[in-house]
Amino acid sequence: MEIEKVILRVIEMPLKKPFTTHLATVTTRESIIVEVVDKDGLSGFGEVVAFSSPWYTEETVQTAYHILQDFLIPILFRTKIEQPQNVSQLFAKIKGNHMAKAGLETAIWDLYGKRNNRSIAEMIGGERKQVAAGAVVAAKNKKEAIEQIGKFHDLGYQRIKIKIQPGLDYSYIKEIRNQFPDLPLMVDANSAYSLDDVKKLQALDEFQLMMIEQPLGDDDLVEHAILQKQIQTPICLDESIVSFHDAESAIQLGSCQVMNVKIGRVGGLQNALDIHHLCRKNQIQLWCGGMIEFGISKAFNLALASLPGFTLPGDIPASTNYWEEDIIEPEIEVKNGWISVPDKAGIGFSINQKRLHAVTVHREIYQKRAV
Ligand SMILES: O=C(O)CCC(=O)C1=CC=C[C@@H](O)[C@@H]1C(=O)O
Ligand SMILES: [Mg+2]
Repeated sequence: MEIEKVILRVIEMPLKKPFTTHLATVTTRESIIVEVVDKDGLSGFGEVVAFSSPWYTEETVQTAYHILQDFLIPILFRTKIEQPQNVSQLFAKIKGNHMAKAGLETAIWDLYGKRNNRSIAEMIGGERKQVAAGAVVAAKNKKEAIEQIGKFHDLGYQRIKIKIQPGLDYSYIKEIRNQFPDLPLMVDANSAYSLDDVKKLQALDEFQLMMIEQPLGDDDLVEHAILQKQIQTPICLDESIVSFHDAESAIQLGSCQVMNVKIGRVGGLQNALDIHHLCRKNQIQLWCGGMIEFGISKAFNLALASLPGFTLPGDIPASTNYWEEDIIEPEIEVKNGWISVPDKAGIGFSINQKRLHAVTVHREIYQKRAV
C-alpha cells in the first residue's frame, strides 16, 4: 500500500450529558480523525482517542497532533506498507504516544480492509456476529445515576459500569443493589484508592460485583497483586496496562483477573491483538474498554470485542448514548442488548461526511512529496 496523503481533522462535539469521574468531567469531546489516502484515492479512517487534557493518560489532542505531524506521518511516507500488522513495529522507535500511534495504525487497517474487501473483524480473527452492549454511568449525583441505570436496564444493556471513589462507594452500590439486585454490575475507581483502603474495598465483596476496575495507582501492578489476595471481587486493570509487557507482568504478579483492552491506550490494534492472544493463554478474561469516542473508534472496538477472548460486555453503547449525531452511518445501534458486528470492508461503516465536516474545527493535509 502506497499512502499518498494523510488528512488530520480535529473534531469537537458536545456530549448529550456530562461524563463525570473523580478525575474530570467531560462535557465536550475533542478528537483527531485520521484519514489515509492511497495512490488510487481510496481512504482509510482512524481516530485518536486522547482527551483535551491529560487527565486519563499523559496524552492530549495537542500532543498527539504534534507526534503525528512531526514524526509518525513522515515515517509513514518513507515506508512502503505491506500490511497493517507491521505498522506498530514501524512506530516502535517513537517512545510512548500510544493514542497518536493507534489513530494512524487503525486508519491503515481500515484502508487495507477496503483495498482487499475484508472487514476488520474478519482480518483479526473475530468470531462473534454480535457483541453485548455495555454502558457506563458517570453521572454527577446518585439520583441521576440511578435514573440512568434504570434506562440502560430497560434498554437491555448486558452490563452497567459505575464510577466509584472514597465516599461514593458502599452506600451508593447498596442503593443500586436494593433496586437492581440481579444487575450485572461493575465499578471503575480510576485509581481513587490506596492500600490504606483495603477494608473499604473488602466491604464491597458483599455486592457480587463482576469486578472492580483500577482501584489503585494508574501505573501500578505490585500493589494490585497485594490487594487481589485480600478481596474476593476480581480486579480489572485499565490504566496500568499500556503494553504487552505490562500485561505479561500483571499475569506473572497476579495483579488482576480481568483486563480492559483499549486500542488507543495500548498503541494500536496489533498490540491489542497480541495482548488478546497472551490473555487467552493465561485465562485472563477480557473486555473492550471505551474512551467516550466517536463511531470510527467504536467500530474498531466492535471488531476487537468479536474475538473469542473478549468474554465480557465492554464499554460499547449505542451512538445515541453520547451524540446527537455520530460521524458514521449507519450509527451504532443496540437491539435487545446486542450490537451487530459489521461484515462490510474495513470498519464496516460509512463516514457521514456532512456531519464530519460540520464538527471539524481544524483540518490539515499532508502530501507525500515526490522524491
Ligand atoms: O466510552 C465509554 O462508553 C466509557 C468510557 C469510560 O468509562 C472511560 C473512559 C476514559 C476514562 C475513564 O473515565 C473511563 C475508564 O476508565 O474506562
Ligand atoms: Mg477504566
